Amino acid sequence: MATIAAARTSCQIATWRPLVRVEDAAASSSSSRCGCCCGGETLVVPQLSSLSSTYGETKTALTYRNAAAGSASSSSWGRMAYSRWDRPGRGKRDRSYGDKGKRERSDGEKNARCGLKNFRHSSFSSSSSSSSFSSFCSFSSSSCCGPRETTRGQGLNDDKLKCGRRSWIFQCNAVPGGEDDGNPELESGTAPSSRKEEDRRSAAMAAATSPAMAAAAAASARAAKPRDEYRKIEYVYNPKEKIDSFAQTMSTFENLPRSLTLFSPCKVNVFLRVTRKREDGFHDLASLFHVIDLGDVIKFSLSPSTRRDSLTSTVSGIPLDERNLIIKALQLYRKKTGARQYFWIHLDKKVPTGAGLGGGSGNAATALWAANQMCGGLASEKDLLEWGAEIGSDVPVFFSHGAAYVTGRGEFVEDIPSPFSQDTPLVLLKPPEECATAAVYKRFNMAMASAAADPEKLLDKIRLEGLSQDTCVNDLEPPAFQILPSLRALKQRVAMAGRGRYSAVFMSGSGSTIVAVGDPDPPSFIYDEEEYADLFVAEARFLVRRANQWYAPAGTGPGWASGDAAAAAAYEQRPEDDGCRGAQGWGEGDLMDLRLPFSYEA
Ligand SMILES: C[C@](O)(CO)[C@H](O)COP(=O)(O)OP(=O)(O)OC[C@H]1O[C@@H](n2ccc(N)nc2=O)[C@H](O)[C@@H]1O
Ligand SMILES: Nc1ncnc2c1ncn2[C@@H]1O[C@H](COP(=O)(O)OP(=O)(O)OP(=O)(O)O)[C@@H](O)[C@H]1O
Repeated sequence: MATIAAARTSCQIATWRPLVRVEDAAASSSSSRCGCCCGGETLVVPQLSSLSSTYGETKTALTYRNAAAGSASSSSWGRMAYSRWDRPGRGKRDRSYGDKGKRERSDGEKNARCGLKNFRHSSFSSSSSSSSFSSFCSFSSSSCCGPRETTRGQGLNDDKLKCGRRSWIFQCNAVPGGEDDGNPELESGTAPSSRKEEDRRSAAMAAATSPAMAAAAAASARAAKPRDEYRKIEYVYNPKEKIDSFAQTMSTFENLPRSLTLFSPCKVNVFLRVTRKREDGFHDLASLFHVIDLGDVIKFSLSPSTRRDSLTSTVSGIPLDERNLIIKALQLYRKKTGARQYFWIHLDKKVPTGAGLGGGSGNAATALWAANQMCGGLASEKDLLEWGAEIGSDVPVFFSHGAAYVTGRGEFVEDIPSPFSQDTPLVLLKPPEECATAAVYKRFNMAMASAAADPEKLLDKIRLEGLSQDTCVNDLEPPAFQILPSLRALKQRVAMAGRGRYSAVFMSGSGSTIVAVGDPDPPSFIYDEEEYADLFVAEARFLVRRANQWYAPAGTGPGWASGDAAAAAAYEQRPEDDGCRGAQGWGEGDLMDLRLPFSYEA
């Protein structure tokens, strides 16, 4: 049975029509003899008719956005469709996709055989390299000879397109139903003449977040190019496959979020043993990691860009370009999955950098998770964990469920039940000075390692007896304290002053954060002494996540705790909400720009 798909139909940004359900293709499809010269059989696909009849028109427009531009189905589409732009009076610009397209290009004379010589159009295309749409289609269920227009027919021919085969002509009109005030991106007469032009119009689309702006953008697009200069036509050789894939696309992606706001936690290393220096310069570790509920908030939104992600942040001092671990993660996700979706990202930074808390690594892991959510789950969590190791040693651990015994460089993550109560209070103290991870490792030598502390025994002891000072061993403390002697003093003073209050005081990762466990408040000298006036002080708790959900800080209620969509919705409703829609925000009035899971590159 063909997949049942919900599709939105619309032709205008400002006045979206309601959803239309495209019903089972296979059950009701029928075939009829083609009335054209070749007498071939033409498949009539009823759901297209029903779509049409919904509006009492022979043409109905569908435009759709797919969050995961670039998913696996792209290749099959590429093989099925051939398209190009012709510019009347200015020569032709052909684009073919896949082998089939190439073969078809020079095959014009076959048109005569299937009667397509009477099919007139001056130009046609699927979306080609359009950045923000893939198809804007009028369906005509007339016959394989297509809509009632005539064509010079170049590019139409393929064995499969002969009328004797079950073939389908799928006409894409830029202006659905001939209406005039459509989406500027989709109007006829606005074929992308260059990438620059496309980008300009993508920007116009992106800017068109209100009906008024949309109308202005449409007017500007109309002014920029004469109308009816172009038509877009797409040929689909296997209608059932096409409809099914379309239906599948819609089914899969209708529930995907267009924006997602996620909590991006950090971690502490409850103990950290360095077991060996490796040939590649890295060090093997054996460490009990635990995710904690100090974290950043990152908002991811689908971007119409086909070239880059855009990152903004509440703090200065971290790179916002390709050096940022969020951008690295999104690039890696696209590379691994073939997805072509780009993002707008806003990072609300709370975790200090250079703190040994893996804040940047947590951001990277969160970005991988978000991309996967917004692109239709193309990767498993195991994939994400493995890919995370390519970004940084601390990234994989965030794909545990919160507590993990980690070995190797950080890539072997043994997910373990948290040995701690989630109510255990922690206080984090970080001086303004950062500890550069590479510098700390560089200064480390094996003579500094606490050889007596077998990591597995440490883990067992913690599991049996809970945290104690003697189990919180960190082999990176000596080199970090060499680099930052005041850190040693801080740790000692906290341990002394907190005797009886804290069950353990230790440095996390490569520093410079000192963690005290057992009380949410720092010792009073931290507040009393001028020396510590600039200290970062934060209360935290151990944090775990549920299966198939991302981390949500404890105490934030069912919003964060019940999953990404609800979390995002809760976050969206904050007073300082910037007006963007939350996850799954497919509300009326949304810009309906549903992209297919692929995009064509010129
Ligand atoms: C100190 C820890 O935070 C403990 O969790 C991590 O080991 C550091 O992880 P990270 O910040 O993700 O570090 P990466 O970005 O992978 O590496 C930064 C640099 O630290 C050194 N490095 C890092 C990890 C490791 N296991 N051995 C190392 O020697 C390498 O010189 C590397 O070039
Ligand atoms: N998204 C990001 N957030 C924070 N820092 C980032 C990010 N992307 C890149 N960086 C760079 O990475 C450096 C280390 O940042 P991070 O917060 O991961 O430090 P850390 O706490 O020492 O991490 P780790 O415990 O993994 O060593 C920063 O100085 C910053 O320049």
